[in-house]
Amino acid sequence: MQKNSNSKKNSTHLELAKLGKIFFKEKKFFDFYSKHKKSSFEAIKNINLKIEKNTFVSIIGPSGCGKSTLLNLIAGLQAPTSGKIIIDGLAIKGPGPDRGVIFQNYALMPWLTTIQNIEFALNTVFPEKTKPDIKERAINYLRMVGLEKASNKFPKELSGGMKQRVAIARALSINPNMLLMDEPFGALDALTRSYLQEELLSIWRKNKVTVVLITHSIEEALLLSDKIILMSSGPSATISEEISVDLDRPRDRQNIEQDPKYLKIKMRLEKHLLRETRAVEEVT
Ligand SMILES: Nc1ncnc2c1ncn2[C@@H]1O[C@H](COP(=O)(O)OP(=O)(O)OP(=O)(O)O)[C@@H](O)[C@H]1O
Repeated sequence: MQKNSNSKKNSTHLELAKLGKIFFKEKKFFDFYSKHKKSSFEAIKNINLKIEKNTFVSIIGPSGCGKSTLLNLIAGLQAPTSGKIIIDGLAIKGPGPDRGVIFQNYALMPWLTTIQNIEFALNTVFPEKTKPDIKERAINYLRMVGLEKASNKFPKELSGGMKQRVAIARALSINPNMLLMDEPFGALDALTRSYLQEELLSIWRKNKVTVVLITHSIEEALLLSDKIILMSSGPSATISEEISVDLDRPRDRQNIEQDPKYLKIKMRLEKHLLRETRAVEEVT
């Protein structure tokens, strides 16, 4: 049996230090005479976290607590209001090819074919590469997710699962060392979801990437992760707990639920989510 991936880890890949994000809203015309010109909403506050290289981390928390905000900050798509995001020892200042991002809604360009979607990303990240090199690389990644034959199809001709496989191929093709995934399988049926979970695990094992996955599914987090980060309810959400998932790999989805260690963590996660979701309901 393969050992838990702890053996692959060697140093901190991602560090979040006192990270916070406040959204400022411009006041509308009818608010003109009010005292303050802007209102604000503190989504996340004082997030501190260290993630080792090649770790598979999931982030779980009540709906609307700030998970996507956190992922967007790590991706460099939004700027933090306070604190730092440090990758391999350096504070990031924006997006970079070291991070591949995958969203729930695939984010493919509808006017480009499957292969052109991947080529577009490759041309942006590797402008020095020749056209044939880019094409070959794009085909290799499509082959990796079993979609070589769909290379000339447009996104509208693909199923949800196929679109998400293209998004995964595109994110991996730029050779990132971190994959940031925001509910990537949330819109898929159960069978496609479990198929893509297996595919993601195999890609993670082969490519040695650090994965940060946002999920609403406790079962998904337990099946895939080395570590689960629990977020508190917002506003001003923060990290409540970090749980190590010390279960052997590969994990068998049929039998894992019999494992007392699995059941113990599952119960802890359920309790947390219930408590934090109630806290949201009491505020609203
Ligand atoms: N651009 C923005 N301007 C103002 N408020 C925002 C903005 N983006 C997010 N928020 C608010 O920040 C909070 C966190 O949102 P976010 O989407 O990060 O939560 P989430 O945990 O990912 O939600 P879900 O679980 O429903 O996907 C929410 O209250 C949301 O309304």
